[in-house]
Amino acid sequence: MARQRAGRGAKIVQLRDKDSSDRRLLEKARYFRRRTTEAGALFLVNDRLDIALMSGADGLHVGQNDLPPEEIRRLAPDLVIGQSCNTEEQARRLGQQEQRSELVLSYYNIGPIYPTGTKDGLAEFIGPEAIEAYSRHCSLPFTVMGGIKEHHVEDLVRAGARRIAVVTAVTDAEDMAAETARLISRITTALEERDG
Ligand SMILES: Cc1ncc(COP(=O)(O)OP(=O)(O)O)c(N)n1
Ligand SMILES: Cc1ncsc1CCOP(=O)(O)O
Ligand SMILES: [Mg+2]
Repeated sequence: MARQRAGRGAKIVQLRDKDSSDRRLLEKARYFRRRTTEAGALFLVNDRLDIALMSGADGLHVGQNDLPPEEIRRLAPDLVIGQSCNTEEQARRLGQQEQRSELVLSYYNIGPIYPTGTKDGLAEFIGPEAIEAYSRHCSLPFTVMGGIKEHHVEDLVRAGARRIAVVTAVTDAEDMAAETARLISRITTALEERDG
């Protein structure tokens, strides 16, 4: 039950599952689609365009070594597409594409902000200072991710974040729904204090 309510209140829910069979992943995606529709949340799939399209997801998140956003956009003109930026150079490239009106993304992610055990092979964590440095290159909305826990929220918001993405902070919590609610409340308060 707690698992089923885990993301309640979140505005965006992403299905990130590297282990399930394709058939099982599609079942999960359709379940997430139903639940996010009921909750009024946006539903994104990680990595898999086929699963995003078959499940009717709102969007797809891809990393630098995943499917190219331009090709995804060609096949899916209305899909929300997000891409990870792990270096400032990657953010700079998005800015250049934006200036040439060639940017097909809907948002990008800046991270990993702090050390994370969720993904191997990522470069060194980049710290909250990177938020200002990276985001000045590209005016699209962005998320921040990587090792983020509840007590980081104020620092991240002060550093310029509005949208905070977490994995372990919620999945490791004893009560995932309560932790989601705590995070959302802390983000909302920090944004109100920053933006009035
Ligand atoms: C919102 C968000 N930001 C970053 C990622 C990471 O994507 P990627 O770099 O492709 O790594 P994997 O998640 O595929 O391991 C994400 N999934 N979501
Ligand atoms: C996949 C990925 N990409 C950048 S950070 C990250 C993992 C975030 O997970 P957690 O919130 O558990 O550190
Ligand atoms: Mg990926």
